[in-house]
Amino acid sequence: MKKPPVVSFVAHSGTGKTTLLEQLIPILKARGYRVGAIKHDAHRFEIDHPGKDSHRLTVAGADSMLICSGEKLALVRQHQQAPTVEELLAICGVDLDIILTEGFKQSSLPKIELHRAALGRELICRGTNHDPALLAVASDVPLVLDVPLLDLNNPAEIAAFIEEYAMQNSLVTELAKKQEGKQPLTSVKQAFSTVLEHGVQAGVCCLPLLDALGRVLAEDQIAQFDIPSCDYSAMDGYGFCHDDVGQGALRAEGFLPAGQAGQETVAPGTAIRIMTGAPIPPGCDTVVPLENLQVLDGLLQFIKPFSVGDNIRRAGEDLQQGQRAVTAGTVLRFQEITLLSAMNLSTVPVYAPLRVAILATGDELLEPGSERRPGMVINSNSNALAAQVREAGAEPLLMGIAEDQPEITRERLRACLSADLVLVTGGASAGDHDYVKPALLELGGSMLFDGVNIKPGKPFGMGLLQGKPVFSLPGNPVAAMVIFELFVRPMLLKGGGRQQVFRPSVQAVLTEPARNKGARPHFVGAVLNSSSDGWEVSITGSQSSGRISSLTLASGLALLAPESSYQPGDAVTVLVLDTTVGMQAVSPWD
Ligand SMILES: Nc1nc2c(c(=O)[nH]1)N[C@H]1C(S)=C(S)[C@@H](COP(=O)(O)OP(=O)(O)OC[C@H]3O[C@@H](n4cnc5c(N)ncnc54)[C@H](O)[C@@H]3O)O[C@H]1N2
Ligand code: MOO
Repeated sequence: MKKPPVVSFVAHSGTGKTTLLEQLIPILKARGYRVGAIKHDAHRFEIDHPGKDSHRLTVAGADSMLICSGEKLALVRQHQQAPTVEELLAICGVDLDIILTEGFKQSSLPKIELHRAALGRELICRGTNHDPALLAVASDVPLVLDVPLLDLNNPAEIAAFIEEYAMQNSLVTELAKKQEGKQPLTSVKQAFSTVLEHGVQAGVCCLPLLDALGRVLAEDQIAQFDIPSCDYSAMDGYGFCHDDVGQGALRAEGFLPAGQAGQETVAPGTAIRIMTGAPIPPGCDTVVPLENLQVLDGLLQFIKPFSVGDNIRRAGEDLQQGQRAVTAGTVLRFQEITLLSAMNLSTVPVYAPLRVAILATGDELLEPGSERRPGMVINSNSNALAAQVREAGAEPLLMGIAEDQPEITRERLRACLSADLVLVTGGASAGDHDYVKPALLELGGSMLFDGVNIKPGKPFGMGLLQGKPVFSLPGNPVAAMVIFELFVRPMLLKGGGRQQVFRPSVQAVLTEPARNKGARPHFVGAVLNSSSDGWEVSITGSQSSGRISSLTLASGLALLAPESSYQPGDAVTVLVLDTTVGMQAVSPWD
């Protein structure tokens, strides 16, 4: 049966819970929702009035008395022990879109706490206590909180918050159906475009030029002046006007070193001794190097022929004023650092690295370097993902290991929200301890997709929590790394300002038979080799998604189509992980 989302209103008495609920219910009803209400009463209440037939049946000792008309029904059930919240929800929650409850402070129900400053009381769910199920606080004064703050006197705003929460949480039911195998898996293409659509954009910071090496330029850099800024001599030699040659020997007169702007004109019939890098003075249009002439009795004698304009480097031959020197999105290499320096810049705007929280989940996990214990598994995923994050130019924040408990998972997930986006591994599938996606929903987040038609990594899901992307990656190490490569990496590169977000891919010919019996596209670890006929590829042995070596040995990921058999010589697409593959590092001097 469909379980409607529940929001419980908690507050100290006198805050006005019932009055607010009275205002919220008609607003939600007007928006077309079927609304349930459950009130917790700490005292004895009476609802069945003496004299009525129903009361006579109750007094006669009926354990349950249900009265029903064409419009409504009422159940009066006697009990020794109060039912649990879950039982109450099950009784109330038939055919409803949302249930609002009043009270149940101690329960794990998602809550909105009401706070009225005039009562002078502390919050119930924050301060001394920290209730992880708190969704928001509605108050009549500003408060600094880790959850949204709503206006206690604005029922429309509170209703809108509940509506959003209810819409997101109808996914709980979809999640359950999916786990029963009733929902189709999201296609790789659809999942990819959802990931890119919800990616986060990095901020911009200014860094000293050298620190910007390897970072992504955030704004086009335009030359503010010509480089070089004037014509200058490319040789140590003599400069003169070419038209004067042949009118009698040129007389050596004057000296112009680099670093001095030539103010004086080179007089007709004379040549100035000029050094490499010195600006060409007026009256000079040609430079002949020292070794190509002789100076005898102060007169020049040329040894080799020359042409007008020889050995003069022109203003703006590198960059002209107004020209775009480096484009935004460029990863700065030493070449760009050099050009930007020549442009007289000392700092440049680059994208600040996106901060990526990485949380591993699982009772069986131990951090690398721990004393080993039977049945325990070393947490390799956190470092794997951190390395991949760093390689994508972002900053990993290692958030440790969360034990398999719903409250702990929620709490640790919430702590991850200090980052720009969150990667969680493990607990993504259908197991009894798979709490990640439910935790996201219980914290008020929403799932964008859950389960992708891909191998490895079928349980991969993505959600939003407080507007931040949360990736639920499978626990199997290979699945986690492959999903990062295919989905998270391009998103990080795009958010980090890169123009190219994909790995290169090649068509390669298989050197061995291969098969994908399953119905999902399978990405397998592949070894690429270049041959005279093009690329060849073999597969890195067993592709169990727990076998890390299948990727350690790989220089690429080959795609095997669903339900396909391949023979040696058949071509497959291979994503190139190691871009040096097929290149030979040899001495250029041999
Ligand atoms: N009944 C079903 N069972 C499973 C399904 C399914 O559809 N129905 N999917 C399988 C697939 S595919 C995968 S992948 C895994 C993913 O499961 P979880 O994401 O819930 O991961 P866990 O169960 O927590 O762990 C799986 C495996 O990986 C090891 N692990 C977990 N975290 C780490 C880590 N940080 N470092 C190293 N190794 C880790 C863990 O010990 C398990 O061996 O589910 C299948 N099951
Ligand atoms: O596809 Mo799972 O991702 O088998 O390991």
